Amino acid sequence: MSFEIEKIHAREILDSRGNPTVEVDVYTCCGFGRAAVPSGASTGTHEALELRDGGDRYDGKGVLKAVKNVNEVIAPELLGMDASCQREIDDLMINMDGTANKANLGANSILGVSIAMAKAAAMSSGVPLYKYLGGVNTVTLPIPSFNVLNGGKHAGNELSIQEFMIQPTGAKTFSEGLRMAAETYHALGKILQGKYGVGATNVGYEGGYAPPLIKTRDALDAIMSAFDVSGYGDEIKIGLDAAASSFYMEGGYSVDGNRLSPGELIDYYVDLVNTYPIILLEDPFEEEAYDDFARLTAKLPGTIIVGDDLYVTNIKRLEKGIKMCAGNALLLKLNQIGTVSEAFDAARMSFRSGWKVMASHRSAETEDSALADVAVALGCELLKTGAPARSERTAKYNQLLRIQEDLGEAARYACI
Ligand SMILES: C=C(OP(=O)(O)O)C(=O)O
Ligand SMILES: [Mg+2]
Repeated sequence: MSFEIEKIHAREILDSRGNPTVEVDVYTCCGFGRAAVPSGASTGTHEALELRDGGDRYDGKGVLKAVKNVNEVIAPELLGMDASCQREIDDLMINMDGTANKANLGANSILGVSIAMAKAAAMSSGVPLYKYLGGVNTVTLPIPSFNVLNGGKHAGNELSIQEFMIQPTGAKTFSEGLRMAAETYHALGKILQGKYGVGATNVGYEGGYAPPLIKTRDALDAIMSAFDVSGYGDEIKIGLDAAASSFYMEGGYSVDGNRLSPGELIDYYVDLVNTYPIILLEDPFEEEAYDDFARLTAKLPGTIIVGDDLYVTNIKRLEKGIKMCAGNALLLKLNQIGTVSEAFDAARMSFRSGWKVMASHRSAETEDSALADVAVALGCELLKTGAPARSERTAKYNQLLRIQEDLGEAARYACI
C-alpha cells in the first residue's frame, strides 16, 4: 500500500525555553503527521547543525531559514512520494543537503520532516507510531531516567554535574515506576525547601530542582534522604549526566571547587559509585576523551557508561568507541544526527555490540511525544526526558502510559 505525500508545511513555534523551533506537518492521502524539533544547551561539537537565522529577531535564534528550507526546498522534492518509504525519503534529504553535518538545509529542517513523515505513515497505516516503527513484537517499555536535580549549564547554581537522575529499576511496570519517581521527586522538593529555603525548589531547564548547592555529594545526600522519605530506597537507583565538556578546560576538570586531572576524576567517580547507588554515568569526560571513557569502563564494569557528546548519535564516532570499549551505552538524540533512519542505525549498531541505548530528549523540548514511541520501537533499555513534571517532559512519560495501556497484558518493563 502506498501513502502518497500530498502536502508538507513547516512553521516556527516556541520551545520550552521560549526560543523558536521548527514544526512540520505532513499530509498524505489518508493520514497526517506533525513533529516539532527540540534543541540542546550543552550541545556536542560534532552534532549535526541546527540552522538559526542570526540577526536581532528572537536574539538571533529564529528558525525562519529552516522553515523556508522545508517549505520551498524539501517539500517540492518529496510531494508524490510514498510516506512509508522512510529510508528513501531520509536519504534524499541527506543528499539534497550534501554536507556531513546537514549544514545547508539544517538538521532541524530535515528532522522535522523525517519525524512528521513517520507519524503520517503510521496514521495512514492505522498503526500506533511505536508499532509502525518497531513492528508487531514491540512490547518493552524503557526504564525512565528522571532528572530530579539540575546543575551545570541547565541551572543557575554552582553544581558541576548537569543532571542527577533517578531510575525506578525495581518497579514491575512503567506506570509503577513513574509513580515511585513522582513521589520521590515531591519528597525531594520538601527536603530541599526545609534545608535550603524557599528558592531551593526553583527548577532548571529539564524540570529538576536547581537548589543553591556547590558540592555533588550534597545533592546526592538530598536524593538519598528523599529515598528514605518515599520508601523506595531498594527500587530506585541513581544516574548522573556529568556533561563533563562543560567543566573541562586545558586538560583538567573543575568539580566541587577542585581541579582534577582525568585520572583523579576517574577516582572521584569510583568513589561516588562505591558510596551511592549509582548505576549510570553519562559523559563522565569531555567529548574527545575516548581513552578516559575506556579506562573508566574497565574500572567500573557493573556501571552503565553512556556517551552523549562523545558519540552524538553518529555511527562513525560510535564505531570507534565500540572498538575501544569506550563506554557501554549510547545516548540517542535524534536531532544530533538529523533523521529517523540514521538514529535507528546508531541504536542498532549499539545493540549489535551488546551496548545499551538510552533515548533522550533535549534541554529545550516541545509537546511532541514521538520520543516515547521511538524508545519503545527500538527496545531502548532507558529513556531520559527530564523531571516527572512540566508538560514538555510529561508529554513523553504520559505517552508511555498510553503505550502501556495499548499493549495491555503484553507490555513488558525493561530490565538492566
Ligand atoms: C539533554 C542534555 O542536554 P542538552 O539537550 O542541553 O544537550 C544532555 O546533555 O544529555
Ligand atoms: Mg548528556
